[in-house]
Amino acid sequence: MTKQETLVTFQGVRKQYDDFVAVKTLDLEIGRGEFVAIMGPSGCGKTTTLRMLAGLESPTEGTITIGGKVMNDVPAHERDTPLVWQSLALFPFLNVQENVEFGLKMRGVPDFERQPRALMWLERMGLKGFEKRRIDQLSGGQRQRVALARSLVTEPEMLLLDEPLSALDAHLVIRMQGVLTKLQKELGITFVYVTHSQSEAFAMADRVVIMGQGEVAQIGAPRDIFRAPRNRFVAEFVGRNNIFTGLGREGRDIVVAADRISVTRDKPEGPAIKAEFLSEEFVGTAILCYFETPEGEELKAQVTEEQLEALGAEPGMAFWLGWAPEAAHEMEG
Ligand SMILES: Nc1ncnc2c1ncn2[C@@H]1O[C@H](COP(=O)(O)OP(=O)(O)OP(=O)(O)O)[C@@H](O)[C@H]1O
Repeated sequence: MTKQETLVTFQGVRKQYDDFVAVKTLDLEIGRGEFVAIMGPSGCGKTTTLRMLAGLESPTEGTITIGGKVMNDVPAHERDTPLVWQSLALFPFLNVQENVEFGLKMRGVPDFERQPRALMWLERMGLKGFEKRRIDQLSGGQRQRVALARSLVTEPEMLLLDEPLSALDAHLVIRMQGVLTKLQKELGITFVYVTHSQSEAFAMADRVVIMGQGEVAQIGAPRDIFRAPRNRFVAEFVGRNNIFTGLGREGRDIVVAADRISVTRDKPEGPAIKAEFLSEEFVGTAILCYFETPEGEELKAQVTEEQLEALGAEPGMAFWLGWAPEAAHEMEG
């Protein structure tokens, strides 16, 4: 990645609600124009982090800066950081166009300027012809695009998104992912995107922040996190990884991605483990096969349809699961 100008910094940020610590210590820099996804299991502090960035919560300790300015106590309405979230919060008593114009109206943009800007954004979001519709006459995907148009019409330098696609059907999610990534690249706006979905984060973001229980577990490009998870928590959360306890140097745990595992009837050269075939699952064009070691550990290998056919795998059959030493990544903890 080319060196970017820093837009946001979290320095030693902690958020406590009474005696409950929602975010322990957060150190994070976000570059201008970057698409960062914050991902982690329910309750790990993702939304709290985003709300602090939006000015809806202030940190208990530490400093948040945007564009070099300390923002800790700057309220949401004095920030240029609109938040789009799952429940959308479109106004049911306003039509589509009025919803999009709302943010401009609040900023005192005159009527004659508001209208063309709102129409331009509605067109850009593929909503031309829907201007006068009521919100309850729109589909979920259309509402989501109205919400985006409403946030983008003020041309913010950063957009915060909290699980914006979680209420949509699976096929719409994929389409909206495309809309969002394209938009983000075209506009060059910084996106900070909170999700619990690994596929969403990895498909869209330049960098992913994985949080676990109020702390950052790992920050990196999707590919790096997938291939080189720092610890067991990340490896398990990211999925399609095999964790081999104690097989690394000095008894460290190693991780090998499912698509780096070879499945054979005969023992291969190099590291391998014997396991019983359990079941298979189609994942797009590949097949994910599940195995179990005699110790009861579940292992996964990704194969092609042809490979699976050639193996003739039936539940209960034993196979060798092997990997090239360079496919193994040693974890820290
Ligand atoms: N206002 C509050 N008062 C007390 N505790 C809170 C408050 N807001 C959040 N929490 C707690 O802080 C923790 C982190 O919450 P947060 O909403 O940031 O999690 P999350 O990672 O976004 O989870 P989810 O994916 O379920 O939305 C949770 O345990 C939550 O119960």
